[in-house]
Amino acid sequence: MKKWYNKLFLNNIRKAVDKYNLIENEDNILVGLSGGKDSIFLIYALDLLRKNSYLDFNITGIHIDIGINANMEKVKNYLNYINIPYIYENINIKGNIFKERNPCYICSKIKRGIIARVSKEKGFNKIAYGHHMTDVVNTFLLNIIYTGQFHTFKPNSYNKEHNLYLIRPLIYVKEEIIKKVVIDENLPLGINNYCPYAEKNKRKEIAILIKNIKKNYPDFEEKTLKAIEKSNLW
Ligand SMILES: Nc1ncnc2c1ncn2[C@@H]1O[C@H](COP(=O)(O)OP(=O)(O)OP(=O)(O)O)[C@@H](O)[C@H]1O
Repeated sequence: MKKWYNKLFLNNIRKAVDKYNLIENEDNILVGLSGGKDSIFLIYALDLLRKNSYLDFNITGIHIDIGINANMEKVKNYLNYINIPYIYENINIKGNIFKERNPCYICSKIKRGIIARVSKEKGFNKIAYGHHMTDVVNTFLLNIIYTGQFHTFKPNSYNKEHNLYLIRPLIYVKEEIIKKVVIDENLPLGINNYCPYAEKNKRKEIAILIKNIKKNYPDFEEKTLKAIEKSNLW
């Protein structure tokens, strides 16, 4: 591992892990892999973390194929190369989902449900998602603007129904750092063949808003995250 990675992102992951008690020894963690940059970075970073800390835990990747990301071959081979097990589940819902009023919401709900089912069946106690600092801020603003609510996802949330913890180790890592490391380390991406909503959804709209705010206020994400932590949201 490059030494400066500690400062660039690994210490921020350690901070989240310690502060929100995300990972303990002997945890069996299922990592959701979409084929995108954030989740491949997450599994890469968790592997680095366990090799460079006192923590001893298991990680396995899972991809839910909804009929959109057809090509996960490179991701699968990479996981094999770094000795991380890979689970693939195919549920072709593409045809039906686009008829829904809110397809992104339904799609992510279905995927989360399947990941929870697989976790239970295979004995995982935690599920890790690749949400990062920019996602925390995006969800926070999205809720204010669209629903008038003070809300964003939590770094560590317990799902009572399935007796599972949902963890987000990247909450202190900014998207721009992830983009850089994915390129520098040549981490593999699944080819996203066709999602008509990938470029045209509310999240994308808020992402543009954040980008514009950052032109004048470069530490907008850090400040917003700080405000969230000072409130009673987490
Ligand atoms: N098809 C999938 N199979 C398994 N896990 C998924 C899938 N899609 C999303 N996830 C998990 O849910 C997280 C959030 O999903 P979202 O669609 O918002 O991804 P994203 O912000 O585009 O991140 P990424 O760059 O990893 O795609 C991902 O980081 C990943 O951990």
